[in-house]
Amino acid sequence: MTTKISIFGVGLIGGSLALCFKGKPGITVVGHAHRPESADKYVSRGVVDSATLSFEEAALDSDFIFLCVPVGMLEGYMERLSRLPLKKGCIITDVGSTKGSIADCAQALDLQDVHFIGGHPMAGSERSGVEAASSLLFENAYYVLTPPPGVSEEAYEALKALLVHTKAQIVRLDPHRHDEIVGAISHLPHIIAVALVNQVHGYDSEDSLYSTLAAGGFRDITRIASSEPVIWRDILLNNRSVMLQLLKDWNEEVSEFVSMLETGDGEAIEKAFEEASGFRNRLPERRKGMITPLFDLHIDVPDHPGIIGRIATELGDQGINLSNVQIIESREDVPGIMRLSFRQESDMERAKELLQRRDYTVYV
Ligand SMILES: NC(=O)c1ccc[n+]([C@@H]2O[C@H](COP(=O)([O-])OP(=O)(O)OC[C@H]3O[C@@H](n4cnc5c(N)ncnc54)[C@H](O)[C@@H]3O)[C@@H](O)[C@H]2O)c1
Ligand SMILES: O=C(O)C(=O)C[C@]1(C(=O)O)C=C[C@@H](O)C=C1
Repeated sequence: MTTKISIFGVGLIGGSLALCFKGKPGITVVGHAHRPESADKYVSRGVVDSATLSFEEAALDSDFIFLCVPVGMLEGYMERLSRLPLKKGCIITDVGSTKGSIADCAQALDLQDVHFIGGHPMAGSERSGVEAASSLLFENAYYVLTPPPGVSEEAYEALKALLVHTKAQIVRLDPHRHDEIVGAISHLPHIIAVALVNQVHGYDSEDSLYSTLAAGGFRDITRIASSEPVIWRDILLNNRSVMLQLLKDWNEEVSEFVSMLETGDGEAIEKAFEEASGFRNRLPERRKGMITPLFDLHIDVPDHPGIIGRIATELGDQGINLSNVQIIESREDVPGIMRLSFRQESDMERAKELLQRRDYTVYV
């Protein structure tokens, strides 16, 4: 029996999901397009098995429906689906960057014999469209699912089982809590990046010296300012109340810097940087397939100076490329744990063998 997966909106996220599912045993992926040239493109690029312009044809007989259109269109799609005779047991999910309003909408529609479980893969890019899709996009990323209260656990487990193909890690969350958290760690940074770029653009004079000299700092913090405007218009308007509170808090952060500078309070400036780097350095390592594929080894190491240098030299002598080294735990009375990260799995395997031969205790 074939599992039919329908993707509405085969862009960056929908296309990446399609690539994760297509070609897997017993799965057929259908893309819904709203323009004939898009339908041809999805098929010719090999992203879907077939594409259709018909909403009904895409939805009927589907086992899983993924809504991957801009957030502002999700509720309309849900209402349209709720009026169709969908396959009994069909699981509808979405990938929208906000989760509260679509969850409320699905709840109000009181769907019969089909299930809605909101979703949001915490991976993406400033690029958009099917051209930017990649089967590696979600690898090692978190993928939030926001099942409604009373959801069929069987349906939830079925969706989780399907999402194994994305190689993402599933996190279950309340939809409104999701919007508060993601507002702070994703939506606010996008506003700040755009405001900063527009501020600097305003200063850029005829000789373009501001843009010419813009180096690592400006580029690092502003990559996401190039994100798709319609996608972000919808996200920010949809998460409006959360964003307004976050921007008030942001204004307070900015005001604190204003007063530190007005009073020449160097100590407070240092403290602000120290606090920030402390929190940032403790962020869990991201092991994202498309951008930074990392394979980690952990080893117990005795706590004495020079250990990092010695291990790095041993690996280097064998031509093993090490990407990152970190001491996770180091106290006088217990051995430390060292994390070694590699870009190539083969490098990790060779390092494991070498270190085991040197009697280190190694964990993958
Ligand atoms: N970009 C990211 O980093 C990211 C990450 C996670 C989730 N999301 C969410 O994923 C969803 C899709 O975003 P994306 O980044 O893939 O965008 P995208 O622009 O790459 O893809 C959007 C898709 O929606 C379709 N679409 C746009 N307007 C349409 C219309 N009027 N009628 C029918 N179809 C239309 C497009 O054809 C395209 O297939 C959004 O809800 C977004 O919030 C985005
Ligand atoms: O990496 C990026 O470019 C992203 O913007 C990805 C990002 C994020 O803010 O982290 C953007 C929107 C999402 O809904 C999830 C992830």
